[in-house]
Amino acid sequence: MSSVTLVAQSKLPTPWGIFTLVGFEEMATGKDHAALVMGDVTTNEPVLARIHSECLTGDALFSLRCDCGFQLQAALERIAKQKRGVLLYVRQEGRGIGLLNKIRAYHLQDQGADTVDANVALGFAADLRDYTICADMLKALGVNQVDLMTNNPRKIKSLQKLDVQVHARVPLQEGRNPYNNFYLNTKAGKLGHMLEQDDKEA
Ligand SMILES: Nc1nc2c(ncn2[C@@H]2O[C@H](COP(=O)(O)OP(=O)(O)OP(=O)(O)O)[C@@H](O)[C@H]2O)c(=O)[nH]1
Ligand SMILES: [Zn+2]
Repeated sequence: MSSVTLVAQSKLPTPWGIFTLVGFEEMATGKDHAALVMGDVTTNEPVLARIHSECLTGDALFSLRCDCGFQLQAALERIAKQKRGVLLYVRQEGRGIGLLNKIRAYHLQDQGADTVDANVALGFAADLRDYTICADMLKALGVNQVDLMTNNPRKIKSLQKLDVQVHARVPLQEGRNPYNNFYLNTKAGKLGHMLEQDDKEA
């Protein structure tokens, strides 16, 4: 049985083009999740796809602490350019620990901890995300295989375990700046993200 139900859909005009906005409900939690779809994603050619974990601070509040907002915009731009693709906007704020714990983690990072140590100090694993709902959302949208925009090899492995066919990885390196440089280097060093390292830690 699917872990999500497709509830409603509408048009969503953006600066880069008109997407279809698809709303899902997660059965186990009642949480809502969204997908932005452009073009026919049900054919057999790989679909350019982004699985984006919610980051209120980066996506909506212009934070420079991370790269999320930049990745979100770049992914939508790239999909619109190809006139075909899907972005899942998954409500897994803070890699699954939620907004308030992410702010607690940021407070520890303000005092010198890195993003992984801060999670651990709060009693969480570095990354709590489970991608089952993503696999089910892709299935509900009729997507057969994806070209996945990500730098995170664990995301690809988790999806493959859930029978999502990842045809290729498309790098998505966006928005490095003095405030997220250390964070991005930590992701590369401790979480295995495939990011070009930058020695100039601000
Ligand atoms: N706990 C915690 N979560 C963070 C922090 N910075 C960003 N996030 C969350 O991390 C999630 C994004 O994950 P990332 O590790 O940046 O990237 P990814 O999705 O694993 O990999 P990409 O596909 O390459 O972007 C979002 O849910 C953000 O809210 C942080 O310092 N601590
Ligand atoms: Zn972020």
